[in-house]
Amino acid sequence: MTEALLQVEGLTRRFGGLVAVNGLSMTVGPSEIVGLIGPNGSGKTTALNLLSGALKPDSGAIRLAGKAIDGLPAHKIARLGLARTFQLVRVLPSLDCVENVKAGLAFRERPLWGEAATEEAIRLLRRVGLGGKVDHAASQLTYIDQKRLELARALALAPKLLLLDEWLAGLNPSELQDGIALIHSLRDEGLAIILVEHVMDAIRSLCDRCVVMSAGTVIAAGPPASVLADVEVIRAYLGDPDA
Ligand SMILES: Nc1ncnc2c1ncn2[C@@H]1O[C@H](COP(=O)(O)OP(=O)(O)OP(=O)(O)O)[C@@H](O)[C@H]1O
Repeated sequence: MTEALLQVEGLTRRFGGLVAVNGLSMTVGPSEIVGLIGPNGSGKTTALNLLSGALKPDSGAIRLAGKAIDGLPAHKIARLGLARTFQLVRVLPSLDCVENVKAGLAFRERPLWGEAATEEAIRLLRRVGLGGKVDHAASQLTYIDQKRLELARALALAPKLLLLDEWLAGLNPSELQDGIALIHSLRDEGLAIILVEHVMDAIRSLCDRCVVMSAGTVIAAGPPASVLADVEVIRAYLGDPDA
């Protein structure tokens, strides 16, 4: 059997007395989209922070393409092929779109500079639907375009695995359809994706599998149709369905 791209075993992180992530185990295969879902405060963002190196785990193991990455600093993990977007968009507001993406290209495993970086930045901006706005300042972009820009910056790292933290949140219905199509197309090009998301339509149409967390613990895992029908999952989201 080929090894999973990402293998997570028993990942645990405490904040004082609170166990925010409690023994999380999951895998992601190449070109697979895995939804990490659960009610507010269930530990999803903390899990992404542990995977990307923004936080260190108290215990557990993380392997990316066979290499142990738990405990490595975020920039090293990024260079090994793991990129992410943030719940609150992070772009460099005073720089234009090309410069924003070039800043990402300088940090990848094989950095690009000068003309080659400009060309690659423009290609990535076209890829995310910003081809007509390459010289716009990030601060002038609409909300969805800032999200597109942040995605282009993540893609600039040439990742194998992309973590999207509520990337589809706050989009109107037509923007949502565009966003879903864009994520689909990234997967079709070979990218594996972990999607932390509350938009159920997106989860149903994008995810091959879902891992459901509640209060730091995995309570269900499997294809979206079956986990979203699971009584324990419905109870975690809505309270007791018999109540
Ligand atoms: N830096 C921190 N210090 C203390 N507690 C924290 C910290 N970060 C997260 N927590 C707590 O850990 C728990 C999990 O939070 P987390 O943000 O991971 O949940 P989430 O599932 O991403 O929620 P949401 O869907 O609202 O973003 C929450 O109880 C939260 O208050």
